[in-house]
Amino acid sequence: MSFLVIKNLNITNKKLLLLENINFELKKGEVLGIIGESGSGKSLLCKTILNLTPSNLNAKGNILLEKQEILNSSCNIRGKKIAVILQEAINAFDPMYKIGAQILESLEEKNKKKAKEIALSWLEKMDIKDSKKVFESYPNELSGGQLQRVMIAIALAQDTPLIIADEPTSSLDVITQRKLLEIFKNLKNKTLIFISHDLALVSKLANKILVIKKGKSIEYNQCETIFNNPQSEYTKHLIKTRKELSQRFLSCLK
Ligand SMILES: Nc1ncnc2c1ncn2[C@@H]1O[C@H](COP(=O)(O)OP(=O)(O)OP(=O)(O)O)[C@@H](O)[C@H]1O
Repeated sequence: MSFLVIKNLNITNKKLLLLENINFELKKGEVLGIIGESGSGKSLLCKTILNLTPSNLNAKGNILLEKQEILNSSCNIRGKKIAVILQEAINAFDPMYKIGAQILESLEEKNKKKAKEIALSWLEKMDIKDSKKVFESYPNELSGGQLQRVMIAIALAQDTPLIIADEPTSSLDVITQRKLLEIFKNLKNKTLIFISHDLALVSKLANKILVIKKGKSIEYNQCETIFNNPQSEYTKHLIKTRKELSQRFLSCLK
């Protein structure tokens, strides 16, 4: 049974089509990799699934999560059904509040002691060395990479059935990237949408791949097919040009 279904999704800005006829289906536990050049619409697609479509844009089509329509709906899914990891972690935190308070606020667990234990344990799994000190810090006291790891820890601690990770490794060093890859690979029964320009990483994680170019779905298939037998010229070009850039990361995984 499909866990998430995206059907005929179109996003327009006045008359300009930013996303055109996007379709995909994911079962529980499947990982979708979304690839495409900068500006192709990957983040916009994720924002729309999260019910965060910018107010100047118009989204039409269907987004069914466990058969429930969530597109343009008022249901509160973030942090409950869907956790999110964004590329610009600093924008996700309120500079006025300590990291710990913001983590506890985002968790469903209302027993504060238990919630803190869960949060600290995920911070430690994300290699935050002095997790208790980080818990008491303000966002501006942490580096970009630390904030990114905190954001990932929050998403994992939320324990939602769906995680959307938009360039989650952009501020991470290679060792932490590898750790995150292992954590994601070991997630049981969770569905993951993973956006990355790092095709080596995508190929290690995804079951299915959606290739987007200028808002259009160019190719959607099983991961092996996309990487071993791509059909479109654009996918071939993307894989060829990214392969060299990814070589360094691949050699670290060996
Ligand atoms: N609120 C908005 N109003 C108008 N256009 C927008 C808005 N948000 C995004 N766009 C446009 O939609 C297109 C897709 O943007 P998006 O951020 O989804 O790209 P992306 O594929 O995630 O790029 P990157 O890989 O650089 O993160 C871009 O042309 C962008 O300018």
